[in-house]
Amino acid sequence: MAVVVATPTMASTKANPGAVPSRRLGKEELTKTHKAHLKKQDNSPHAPRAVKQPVLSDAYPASTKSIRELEIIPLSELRAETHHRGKGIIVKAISAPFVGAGAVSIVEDEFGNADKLAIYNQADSSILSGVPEGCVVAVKEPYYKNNGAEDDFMICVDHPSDVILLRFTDPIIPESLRLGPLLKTAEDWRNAADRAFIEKDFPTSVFCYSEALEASEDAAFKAPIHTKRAGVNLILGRYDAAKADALASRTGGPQDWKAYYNAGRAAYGLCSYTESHTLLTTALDLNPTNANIQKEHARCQARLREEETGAYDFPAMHASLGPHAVHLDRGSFLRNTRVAESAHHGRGLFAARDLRAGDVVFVEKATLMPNQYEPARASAALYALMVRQLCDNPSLAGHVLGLYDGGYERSGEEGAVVDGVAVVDVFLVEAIRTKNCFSAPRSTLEDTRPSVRDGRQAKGLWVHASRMNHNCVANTMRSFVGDMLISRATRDIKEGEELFQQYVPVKTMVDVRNKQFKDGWGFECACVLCTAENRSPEAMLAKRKELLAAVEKLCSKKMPGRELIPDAKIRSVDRLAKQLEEAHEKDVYEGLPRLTLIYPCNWLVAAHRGRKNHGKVVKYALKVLRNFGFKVPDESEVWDPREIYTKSGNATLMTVHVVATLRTLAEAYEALGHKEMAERCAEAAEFGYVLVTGSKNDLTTLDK
Ligand SMILES: C[S@@+](CC[C@H](N)C(=O)[O-])C[C@H]1O[C@@H](n2cnc3c(N)ncnc32)[C@H](O)[C@@H]1O
Repeated sequence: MAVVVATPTMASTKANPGAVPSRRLGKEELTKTHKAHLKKQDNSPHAPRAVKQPVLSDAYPASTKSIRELEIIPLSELRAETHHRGKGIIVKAISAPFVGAGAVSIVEDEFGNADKLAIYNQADSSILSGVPEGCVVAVKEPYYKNNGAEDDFMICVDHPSDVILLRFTDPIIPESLRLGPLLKTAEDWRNAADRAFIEKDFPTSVFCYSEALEASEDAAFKAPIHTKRAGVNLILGRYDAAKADALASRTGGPQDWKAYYNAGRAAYGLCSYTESHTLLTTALDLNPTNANIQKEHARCQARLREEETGAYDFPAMHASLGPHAVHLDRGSFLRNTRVAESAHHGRGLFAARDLRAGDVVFVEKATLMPNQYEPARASAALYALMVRQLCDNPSLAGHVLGLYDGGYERSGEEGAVVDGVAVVDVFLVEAIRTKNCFSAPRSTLEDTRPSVRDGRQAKGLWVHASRMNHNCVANTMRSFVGDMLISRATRDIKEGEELFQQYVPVKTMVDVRNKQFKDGWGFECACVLCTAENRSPEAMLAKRKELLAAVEKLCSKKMPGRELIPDAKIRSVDRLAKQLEEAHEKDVYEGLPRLTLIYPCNWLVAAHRGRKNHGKVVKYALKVLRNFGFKVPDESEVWDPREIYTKSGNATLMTVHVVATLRTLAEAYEALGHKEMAERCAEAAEFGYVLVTGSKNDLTTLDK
């Protein structure tokens, strides 16, 4: 589904909040305008579907009551800009839906009052994503919103669980709205469902199969309908329902292999591979020669092996990526880690065994990640997917709703099933999204190519990785292959140590980066680097800012290429770099990164490289490594660059620039005739590239 972001409509100033409007549009006017809108509707199946992303400051809770507990009121009693707590409405759609950011229908109550009903955040898999004319719905605790003009109002439903499609025979439907069942017999309903299936109208097919099941008491009639509904639910990705249907279709006979097979596929869709394996094994016992079961069974075993061993064929994973292939069929390897209370905040992730620098910490398949890499659409697409999955697969709620929500006030009923649907609070979903999602390039490896740094990133949710707290000098590093997140240790880690990641590449200045953390995640970082830098007086910070700005101005914020940089300019930058170095107090920065010095030193490396001054390249490249927090010797000492990951202490900052610097060092040592040093640096660069990209890859990618 293509997604565009809709701007939330603003509350009007014209309505008298809390009052029953003195004038509102009548049925005829509403219907006429609606018909005009319907004519303009883009009905092409690939028309981009807008998403109304919630604004957290407008948050209100989802209804947790059953419609049967609420006082049913007529439309004429709705009050402007009011959440009608304790109340509900029951209305019939008297128009086709206009589908935009939501689905708007003209509805009528039992007294003949008409109004507009806008339903947002329904998944395409739900019949409520466009209520068919004639259907009767209940809206729980509705909000009545003014649309700008004095007499223009709309019932606005943000939480998907606040609206319920009522079965035609539901006794709660008032007499005058009741048509009686449109189709009389269970067979009629089944036939209608079959027809809807053939027309690929899967939500309607599920609805009609459900009516057929309700209309029959005959187990022999019902079993194949459960099988059919399981099949449709599998297509819709409603795996919880598909599994329940598949298991309900069992008759106790040898044909039950199909029930276990479908249930196994549904469990696979939920990434519950152990359960899927058990179900598929039963299917295979009942039908050992069936090739489809054998194939699914083998696939499931492969996932379990990945979960168990963490052995992945990374080159094959990279090779399988394509514009429409970003969701990789792989299991998650999480056993090196465990979730526990953190001294920093809430829960965190901890090492479950000793890890060496470079080891895989964990590999996690995205819980949810849309294939949407357009920056302007990525957030809305993830939000929409989260809502859809929580509605369609309530068993996911346990994982997703357990995540940190930034202090959102919960009712405690989110995820509970009321009136047959899971309570989904869209503001809570958005709060969780903002605090826990990651940006992911389609491939971090590809992203290290200078030629393809285009900023295209999807947003996704990896619930295990989300448990990790932030640290500017983190001991792990993440990378992506499609929707797989690979976390590797940047240094040796002891069992029981808390694992940290950088939430975003850290900004150079301590105050700037902490403002970013505060605004985005509501915390101030207390890592060794931030703690130390916060001890440095403000005047020194100001001095460092001033000097860095002077270097950036002198160099126009660019890096030298292969061109010859004039001596005078190099001397000027060198002078400023020295002053900047002096502006880093020894007692503050001992053993810590000096982020302000990285740009000037990198610039000097490039400038001297252009002049083929290899000795100077070595000198400044060592400084770059030092400024990333790595332990490097004085120029003259013999050292082993391969040990920088294991012997540099606990405050190193790993990035692709470290890899690039090690390569440049290797090249300079080679030119100076220091073969062994060149080899060691090249090896250290290769090792670093594994941390950065997640797997062993050819370093020449960095040149392309
Ligand atoms: C994705 S959650 C991390 C897991 C979280 N600790 C939990 O209990 O689920 C992100 C939130 O953790 C907190 N957090 C992360 N790193 C932190 C740190 N270094 N210091 C304090 N709070 C931190 C912030 O409140 C942030 O919004």
